Amino acid sequence: MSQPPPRSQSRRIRCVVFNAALGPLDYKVPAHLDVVPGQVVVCPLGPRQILGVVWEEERLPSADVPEHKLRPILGVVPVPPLGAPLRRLIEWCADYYMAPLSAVARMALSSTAALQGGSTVTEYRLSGREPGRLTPQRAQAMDLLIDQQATIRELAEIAEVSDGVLRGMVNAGLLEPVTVDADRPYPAADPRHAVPELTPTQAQVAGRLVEAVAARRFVTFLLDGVTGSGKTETYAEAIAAALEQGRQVLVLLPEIALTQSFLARFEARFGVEPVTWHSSLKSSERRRAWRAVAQGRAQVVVGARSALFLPFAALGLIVVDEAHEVSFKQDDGVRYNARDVAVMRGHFESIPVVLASATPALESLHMAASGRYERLVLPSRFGGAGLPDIRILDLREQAPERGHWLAPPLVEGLRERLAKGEQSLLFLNRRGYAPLTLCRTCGYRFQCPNCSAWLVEHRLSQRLACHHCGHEVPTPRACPECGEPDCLVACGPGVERIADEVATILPEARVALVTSDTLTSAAKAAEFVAQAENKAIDVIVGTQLVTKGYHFPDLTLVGVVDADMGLEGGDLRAAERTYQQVAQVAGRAGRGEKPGEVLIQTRHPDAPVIAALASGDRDAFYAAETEARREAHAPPFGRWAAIIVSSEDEAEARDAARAIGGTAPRLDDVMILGPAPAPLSLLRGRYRYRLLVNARRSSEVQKVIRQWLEPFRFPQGVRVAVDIDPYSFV
Ligand SMILES: Nc1ncnc2c1ncn2[C@@H]1O[C@H](COP(=O)(O)OP(=O)(O)OP(=O)(O)O)[C@@H](O)[C@H]1O
Ligand SMILES: [Zn+2]
Repeated sequence: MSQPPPRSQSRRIRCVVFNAALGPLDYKVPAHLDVVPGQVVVCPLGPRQILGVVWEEERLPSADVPEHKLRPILGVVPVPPLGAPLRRLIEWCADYYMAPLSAVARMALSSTAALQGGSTVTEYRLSGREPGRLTPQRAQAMDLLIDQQATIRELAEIAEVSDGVLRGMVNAGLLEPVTVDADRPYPAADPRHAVPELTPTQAQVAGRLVEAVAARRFVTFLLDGVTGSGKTETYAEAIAAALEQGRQVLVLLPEIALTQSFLARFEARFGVEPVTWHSSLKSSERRRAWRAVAQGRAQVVVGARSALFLPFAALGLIVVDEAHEVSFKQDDGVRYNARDVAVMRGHFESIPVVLASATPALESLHMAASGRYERLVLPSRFGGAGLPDIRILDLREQAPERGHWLAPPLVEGLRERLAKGEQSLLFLNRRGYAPLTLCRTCGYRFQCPNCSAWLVEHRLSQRLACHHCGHEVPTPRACPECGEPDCLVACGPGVERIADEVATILPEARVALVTSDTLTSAAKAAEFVAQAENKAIDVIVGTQLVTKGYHFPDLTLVGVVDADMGLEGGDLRAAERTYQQVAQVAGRAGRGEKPGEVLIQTRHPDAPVIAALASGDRDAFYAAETEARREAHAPPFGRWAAIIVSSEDEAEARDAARAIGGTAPRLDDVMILGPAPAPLSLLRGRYRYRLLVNARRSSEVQKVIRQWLEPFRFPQGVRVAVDIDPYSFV
């Protein structure tokens, strides 16, 4: 037998192209190019060009295109190919979260600048030249651009002016160009820079983590340690071990605001700051980080959930800190849960994953109990500090003064701390001054025109704002309905109102308001931490932003203004979330030498979650909550999925939802609820209907939903979004 002729098909490739409406496309490779799976290539598409990633043909079935119809790819982008473990992760996410493969692959190529070559970037900064007379816009730019350096487009955003204004300033010599080397290396972290002496328990836990890093094997650890037990110091040993092996590390944090204090601690331990990754990086920083990650030069990356899809060259460890945080769940685009995806990435990369928390998610504890995660416990605080004393304040018995929100014992506590020079923290998870504004004369209530939600008064910025869509109006003096002046009343408290109350009760106290409205940048977050550490603040009033991560040794009193707030609304995780938030914020008290005290204001002292907080019996709470979930067939025992049907036209949304409901599959292991108007029935101008799918653990819920929705073709304006394992039930 003769050898078969060389197959020309070997020069044929299948690509995932960056257009969510298109499936994989086939191309041929011109003789002068070489490609392997994972490579980023430039593909022709009609008259245009589009980026694509070369994929294993056998993993992506697609209609066969005859050889002669194939067009050649136009080029190969000079970045390392996406590794096989990352490609498997992308496939898994697309399948599990029911998202287009290209939409997930795109998250891995999250820096356009990194792909476009060009190793220098031109940025601009103020030249220091004396301006003559300025237009108001130029004057504004001169003000807002102090100490800034970025591209024209980025500066335009910072300065809130058009690109054109800034170009004019370049021509006038007010802004000067700076050439930035986009690939300059990051300084090397030193795993032995400042090694703390661990306590015996910490050392034991760290030893287990280090062992797993050395073994290069997939294992998920649940690092379950009380607040202040030194979880960070402990997993830092595992980071050091990975660095010593020349492997990279990814640390995921739930919020950028937390990154600031983490950076400082990391630098103290490893001598340099880690590489950061989040949505507010400048494009040159993104490019630099992305390429350093892909080339293995970025040793440790600290980032928000999107960092999970970075193309690490040699990943050796993933840490998810505050792993219980709900902000790890993405609620638009590809609706993934970063905690779960981190575990999957660890699986595909064959590396350990550490989920660290003082209040683990019930799902994570369940995985540990069933032996799929390895639970490591740090049962006590570092340095002999005790856990704080927790007291319940029954607001029905100890009512605050009229028009006030802080009950007398809490006021007394604040006063005492101030006298002793200690710090206090008041927690209320509501931004702004008041959640509802109404007219005393005619009863008019301010509502968002785009959402079924009240407008929240922000007194600092003198605006009424919608917390769902961002709609804002200046706070009027008169009622827009009846025209009566000075008749508007604020109902209920937000943090701004609590800060006002503190200022009234303790006029000499230095009060810091900490919310996403005030900590708007990394610099502001750093400033807050410095002030708190230097004791330039007596009372911190904040939202969930201050509940975790911070370590202020002189903070000895924590007041929870309204523990009942999170329990309203009937969310499946309401009790768990309340427990976590209150336990976390309580964990900020008494971390130094002085003991801490926590006062929890509630109208439902008998609610199981409040009682559990008071008695400190976490296990009992989780056990009861687990049983409730089992009964409700809720996670981790059953699975939920939400199908949200929306349109700007209410009837269109309703009809589409009814049509879907009308063909709901009847299966033993899947129950379908709805359609019904979603709790937020209008959001950003779209009417929303919801169907909930509750399925047994074992059912293939994605497959059921896929087959169910497959036949539908709706009008252009209708959107059908599927949320697997939803966290938000609005
Ligand atoms: N072995 C150690 N040597 C020196 N300092 C330590 C050690 N362990 C912990 N600490 C210090 O104790 C404090 C609390 O530790 P850390 O913040 O790591 O705790 P945590 O468990 O992450 O807390 P939380 O969950 O409340 O954020 C920190 O200031 C930390 O530097
Ligand atoms: Zn709105």
